Amino acid sequence: MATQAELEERLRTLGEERYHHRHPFNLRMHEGALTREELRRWVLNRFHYQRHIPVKDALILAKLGTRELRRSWIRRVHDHDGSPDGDGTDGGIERWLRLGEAVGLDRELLLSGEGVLPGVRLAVDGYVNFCRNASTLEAVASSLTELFAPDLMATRIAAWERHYPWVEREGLRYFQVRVGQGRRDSEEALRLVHAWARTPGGQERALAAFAFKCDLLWALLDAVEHAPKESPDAP
Ligand SMILES: O=C(O)c1cc(C(=O)O)c2c(n1)C(=O)C(=O)c1cc(C(=O)O)[nH]c1-2
Repeated sequence: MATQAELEERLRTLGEERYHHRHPFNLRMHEGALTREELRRWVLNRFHYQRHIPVKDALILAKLGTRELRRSWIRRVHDHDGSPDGDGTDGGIERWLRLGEAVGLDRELLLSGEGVLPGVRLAVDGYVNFCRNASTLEAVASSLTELFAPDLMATRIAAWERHYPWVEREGLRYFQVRVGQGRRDSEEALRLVHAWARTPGGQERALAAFAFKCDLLWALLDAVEHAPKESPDAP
């Protein structure tokens, strides 16, 4: 069986190769090469992913066998939906709706689900159903892509500030807040995977779940990248 350090090394190597920071759409985003229409399409379609994150986390929550684990994991639902004592405006979903407004999309449009691409629906369904049906270890391991998300978000914030000055700055708040949350969440998930993957088979299943999630994020961006153009003349 691999040591914890070896398992982490394999996860990081796999992510280096397969995480969506290498996807051509993200590379074009970082170079400033996306049109307004493409950036808006990404924001609208990624909202479909965002709004399902607390759903998949609630499915994972239901699998956790102790109150300590549930008390910790439930924080992820609140991070997106807003704290239980508030009205939801302090949550990630609200910040993403503001990101939508910052790129010129009405929140009603995002909330309606109109314009979400079939491939994106399929990828998001795939993630939710994976977390519903897989073992607790695999469901938690699939969230480990977040080991890579904070660095990607830092690159994204810098790229948007530099190349897309037409986006209202307030919109970047989602990513600014998420960098810290993603670091904390991925560290927690890694600790759990190390604690639960105590056989070679368990370690392989954790790696496979992580690879599946990398592929799913890649497929989501493929759908966004190859979507039919709505208005060829748009700037
Ligand atoms: O913008 C991104 O590139 C990105 C990637 C990921 C990821 O790696 O799954 C997440 C997020 N963002 C994100 O905002 C988020 O809340 C999130 C939750 C999770 C998860 O699997 O539990 N991944 C991600």
